[in-house]
This record gives sequence, C-alpha cells and structure tokens, in this order.
Amino acid sequence: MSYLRFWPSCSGIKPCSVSSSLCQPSLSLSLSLTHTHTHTGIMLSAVAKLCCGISYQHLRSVTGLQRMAMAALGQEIAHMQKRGKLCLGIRSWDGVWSWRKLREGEETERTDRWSDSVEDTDLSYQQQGHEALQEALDITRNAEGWRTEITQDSGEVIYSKVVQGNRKVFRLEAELNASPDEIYDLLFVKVEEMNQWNPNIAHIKVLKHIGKETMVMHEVSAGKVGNLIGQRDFLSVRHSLKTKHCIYLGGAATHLEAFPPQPGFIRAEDGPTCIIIQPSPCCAGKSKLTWLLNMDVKGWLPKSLVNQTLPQAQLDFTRHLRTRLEMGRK
Ligand SMILES: CC(C)CCC[C@@H](C)[C@H]1CC[C@H]2[C@@H]3CC=C4C[C@@H](O)CC[C@]4(C)[C@H]3CC[C@]12C
Repeated sequence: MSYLRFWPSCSGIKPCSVSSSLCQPSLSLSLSLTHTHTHTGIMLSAVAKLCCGISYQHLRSVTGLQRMAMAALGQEIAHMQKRGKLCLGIRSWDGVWSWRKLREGEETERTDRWSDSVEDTDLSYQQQGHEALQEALDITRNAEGWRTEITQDSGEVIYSKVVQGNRKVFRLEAELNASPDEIYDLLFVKVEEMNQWNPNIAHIKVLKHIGKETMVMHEVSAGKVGNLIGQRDFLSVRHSLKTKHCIYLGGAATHLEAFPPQPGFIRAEDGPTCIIIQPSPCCAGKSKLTWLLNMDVKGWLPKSLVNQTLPQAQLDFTRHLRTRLEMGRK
C-alpha cells in the first residue's frame, strides 16, 4: 500500500507499549446485560454466582484482558444493583474483589468495594480505548479492498472500503503544515476547544480524564444546512499513544451511566476510529495525517446519503484544522 511504503516509520510499529498482558485472548465468558428486565437480573445473578462458584480457583490465574472483562462485568453488575435493577447476593462477588487483592500480593481482607469498582471503571475505559485503537489500526493497515473516493487539489485523498457489517469506512490522508506535536495538541490536549475552530462541532466536553492518555467525551455535531444527516451526539472513549516516531489517537463509542442518550438527540457511534500523525520524512514542521472515519450515524437514512456526507465531513474537518494551524503560526 502506497502510504505504508512512503511512510515507513510507523508501519512496523505495533503500538502496544501498554502492558503486554493486555494483548491476551479474550475471556470466553460473554454475557449480554439488559438493564430493563428484572428477570434478566435474576438470571444474571444466578449465572454470576455459578461462575464464581465454578471458577474461583481459575480467577487466581487469569490476567490481562480476562481480568479487565471480569472487572467490567463486576462494574456493570454493581451499577445494576445500585439502580435497584439487580438484586444480587453481593457475597457472591466477594471472591472477585478479594481475588484482586490476592493477585496483587496484598492483604487478603476485602477493602472498600466501592473504590475498587471506581478503579475498575477506569481500567475498563483504558482497555476500551486501547482496543479501539488496535482495531482501527488493523482496518487502516490492511491494504486490501481500498478504492479511491475523492482526490482534492489541496492534497487530501480519501479512500473507502466496506468492512464487516457492510459498513463503509473512509481513510483520509493529508499533509499538514505542522509538527505531530502541534496537531496532537489541538486534537487531543486541547480537544475541548475544537468547537471554537470547527463550526461542525456544536459542543464538546471531556466528561472524565483517565490519566493523560484516555478520556471519555461527549460531542455534539452541528445540524447545519449542508449537513444532511442532521445533528448527532456521541459518547466516546478517546485514547492516545505516543511512540518514538508516531502519534496515534483512537476512539470508540462507549457508555457512561450518568450520560444516557439525551431526549431529542440521536446518538451516533463513532469508531473504532484512529488518527495516525507521522512526521514528514522530507521536512521538519510537516506531518502526514491518516484518519479512519468509521461511523454509524444511526437513524433512518439512505446509505447513499450517509456515504456521501461522511467523506465531505472529513474534508471539512481537515479544512478547518488547516485554518486553525495557520492561525497558530501568526
Ligand atoms: C456527518 C455528521 C453526522 C458528523 C459530522 C461531524 C464529525 C465529522 C465530527 C463530530 C465529532 C468529531 C470528533 C470529536 C472529537 C475527536 C477527538 C479528537 O482527538 C480527534 C477528532 C475527533 C475524533 C472528532 C472527529 C470529527 C467528528 C467525528
């Protein structure tokens, strides 16, 4: 693939500097949690108890992703309990919480369960962010099936391909007059200022910071003339990774209990998505941007309309980013 050949510095890097244990096979147990039915809660309770009973010994040896999955499951059940939607004999989960302590070589006494669960929430968001980035990079780097969609005089090229679930994703490539760090600063560090330079974003707020690399965000697009899709809101986890040569931004739709879809808004799902920012090999102060747009805009809309609007939204975004970068130079 041309972009990998010309920009070799990032192609070989597996941005997995995060604990290698995160790259383990996933937990084979998967439960779908429906919040609305109490009997689901009761069933879930039974399943959870059963799992604890059967697998307590195994819990001591699970690591990485499996551990995260357990944490996420525990967290979800804690939430359901808190909302009174799940009546669970909490004793069944004592094993899970104290298992954490056991693994960390700390005292076997269970400490405050609530603070444990807060910590688990953070771990779960970091894990979601990390996985979204990996998945988006896999799509982006897979050279097969891309076709050129748009070539702009200003240098942007958009490729598209159809991925699993019959969804079209778009890959924009552009060269920008800024260093990777300047772009990272605008797109990640100062992300809340994005609506000041991009009129297509009506509202953007970080709801939760998890360290420097991960955040949970709420974004609302502007339903202006020209945007035939109409206004959407997004709740996403955004994650960044800096390596020696490249900066990666990843993201995906997520859930935050305190932030359910707002009345009157259609919540779209962004991701798994990624932006790769590479320094230009030819000149300092220039970068190459590769952006995978992978969006389910939801609502009842003709596919052709969506597939026309999305690459245009990408071009618009890049145009505003260029203008903002120029402004920063003055
Ligand atoms: C066509 C309609 C539905 C949507 C148009 C607006 C789209 C293009 C906007 C709305 C919210 C925007 C996202 C808001 C936040 C971030 C996080 C940042 O670190 C990289 C850019 C990124 C990922 C933006 C990309 C562009 C975006 C997805």
